[in-house]
Amino acid sequence: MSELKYQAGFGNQHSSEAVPGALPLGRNSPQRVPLGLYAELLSGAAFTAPRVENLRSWLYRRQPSVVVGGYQPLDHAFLKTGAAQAQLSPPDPLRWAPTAIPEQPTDFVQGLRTLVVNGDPDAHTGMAAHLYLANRSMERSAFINADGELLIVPQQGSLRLTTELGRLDVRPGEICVVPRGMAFKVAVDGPSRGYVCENYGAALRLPELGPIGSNGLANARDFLAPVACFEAEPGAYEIIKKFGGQLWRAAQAHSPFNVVAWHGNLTPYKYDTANFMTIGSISFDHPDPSIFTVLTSPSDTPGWANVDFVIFPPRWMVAEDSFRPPWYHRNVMSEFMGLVLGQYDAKPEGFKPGGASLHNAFVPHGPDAEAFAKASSAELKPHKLDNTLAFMFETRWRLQPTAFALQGGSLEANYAACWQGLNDSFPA
Ligand SMILES: O=C(O)Cc1cc(O)ccc1O
Ligand SMILES: [Fe+2]
Repeated sequence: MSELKYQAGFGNQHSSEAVPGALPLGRNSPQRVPLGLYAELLSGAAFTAPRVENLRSWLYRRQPSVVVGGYQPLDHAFLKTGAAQAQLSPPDPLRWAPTAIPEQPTDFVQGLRTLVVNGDPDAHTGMAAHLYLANRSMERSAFINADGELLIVPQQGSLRLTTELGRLDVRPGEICVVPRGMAFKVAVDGPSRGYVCENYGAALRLPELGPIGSNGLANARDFLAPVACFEAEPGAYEIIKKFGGQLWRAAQAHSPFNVVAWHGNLTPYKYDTANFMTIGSISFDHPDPSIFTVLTSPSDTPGWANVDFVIFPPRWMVAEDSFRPPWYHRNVMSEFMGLVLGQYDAKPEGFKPGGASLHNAFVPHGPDAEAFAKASSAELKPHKLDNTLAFMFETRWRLQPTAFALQGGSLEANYAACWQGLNDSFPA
């Protein structure tokens, strides 16, 4: 596949045209758009949202999105939405082994498997964590999620996303975000697995940096938006829409990827986690993991995120007289974790790439007995944690597992046993 072009910068007012002269200049909606195109506004924020949070793009397309047939419900046994469609969560730590990619033909949408959910998309609160398991590209089929924005974290296999605004290639180690309401399809290059955070709340953005200053963590210039690109082949399309916790399907006589030019700041984007500038302790103690926040979706209580996307990338550990892995803790926030590659320092053996864990509100967790023993006796010389990428979707609302999560076959029977070796060493 040819190398794609991108436009750099988080939240920029980008503009792009696939055909010279297609983009109107000086106004958004001229009486006649060049080349017979239709102007269409896609609003990802209320018109009156504050300027810094306002998200919208103008699309210039061969036919407007309203040219589509009627929608019929489409069943999906494993895709769940909001707390209402989940099960009661036991207050135990939960962990899932990697789920196998099916043998039968499965595309990205068919391969979605919801593990945990909270909130309610109609209240613009909460999130879902899904796995995707796919071995087939979406060809003449497009997906639109009206319930939430999608943060995609590939774990195995590279994806090519075709979106209304252009294409993105995303491989393990990179992530991408598709705005709520934007049509896209996913092509795979073989058996593919990864994680998806469906964010029902405020759009993801870069976290504030406070005393860190004006640089660091995920730098804005490393976020890449696509350039305009449209499909010229005639022929019908299936449009699948997630709308109110239900999939719907409609037929359309033409490709929805018919945008010849666009401008605006509501765009899909990708980010290579290798560009994340990590900050850590250069004296003592293990800092809070918020130093690894890539993107955050705030709730209406300052600091209490609807979702934080946090990564644990390769980094140096140098702290003196310190227990270097995460501390034992209980957290009002709920922590869903995945592993893209390598080992996670708190669970070096038990947590596998493609697996997942849930440490819900106030559920105690921390390094397993093996990690504790190693870290409490290791020589504290500078040590590089390398070939590793774990991540966390952290949310202020308790996450509830789905029936698939509890009964789908990947749930570990006795995850909590990994802490049973933490003996009482107090001198009697
Ligand atoms: O539970 C976890 O493994 C995630 C985590 C990592 C860390 O470095 C500190 C706290 C925390 O919750
Ligand atoms: Fe934790």
